[in-house]
Amino acid sequence: MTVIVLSGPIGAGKSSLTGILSKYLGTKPFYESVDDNPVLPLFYADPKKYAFLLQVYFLNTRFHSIKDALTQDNNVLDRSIYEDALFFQMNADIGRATPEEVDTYYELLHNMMGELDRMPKKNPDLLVHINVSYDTMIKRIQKRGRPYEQLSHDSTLEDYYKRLLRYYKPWYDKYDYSPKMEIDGDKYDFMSSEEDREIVLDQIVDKLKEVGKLPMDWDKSTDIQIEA
Ligand SMILES: Nc1ncnc2c1ncn2[C@@H]1O[C@H](COP(=O)(O)OP(=O)(O)OP(=O)(O)O)[C@@H](O)[C@H]1O
Ligand SMILES: Nc1nc(=O)c2ncn([C@H]3C[C@H](O)[C@@H](CO)O3)c2[nH]1
Repeated sequence: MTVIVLSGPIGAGKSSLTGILSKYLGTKPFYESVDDNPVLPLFYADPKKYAFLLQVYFLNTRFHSIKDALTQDNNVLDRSIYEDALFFQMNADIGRATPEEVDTYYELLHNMMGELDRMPKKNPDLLVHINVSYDTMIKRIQKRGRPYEQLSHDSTLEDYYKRLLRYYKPWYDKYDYSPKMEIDGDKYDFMSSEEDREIVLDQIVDKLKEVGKLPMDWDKSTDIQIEA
């Protein structure tokens, strides 16, 4: 079984690359609950009131996905559980959670991580992190067009998004649950450019070979068989 998780800020391209990668590798994609998430619009309308609820909602749905993913042979998840604390910490730091909510959240997270430890596969085999600049992030958020994420909807989002990018750098540097790699999301348009898509897929395949999850002689013409 091989588990690949994507990470990166809002609009970095995680869901898009999850789709591309899982199709390429012939594995199952697992997506974060967004369009069917009833708490997300509430959070963007009143972050202070809903930050804790949203966090618990995401943790719960993410946990479901991970459990589902572990029943499949190979899979790609569009966001890692390890980013959940990053979001909550940032929201707590800007006063959107009470100390009691912070304590409760971390206890719950710790408890759930303990459950993961008992699962057949504790950690992913590879984390693929998509780096984007603020400008790219905003362009992609606009392109995707969820109303509540737009700067025109709420000008304080500029600060929120810039802050999020600042939290991601140390988070990625510290991440050590699995091998990891970075994709340059500013440089490669893996959505519209076939050439860019191939470069990015090659980078991921090379890393999977390096960490022993694909045979060294594997190439595109071979049937895709991720090694157990
Ligand atoms: N490398 C890229 N080049 C050009 N457009 C991209 C790229 N990656 C993503 N996009 C576009 O940017 C938008 C956001 O992408 P996507 O939904 O995959 O981001 P995400 O990281 O999953 O976001 P979120 O964290 O909000 O779920 C989409 O419209 C997608 O088509
Ligand atoms: N507050 C908060 N905590 C999370 O754990 C979290 N995970 C994702 N999101 C938001 C970002 C995008 O708008 C949208 C899709 O990623 O959901 C989060 N927001």
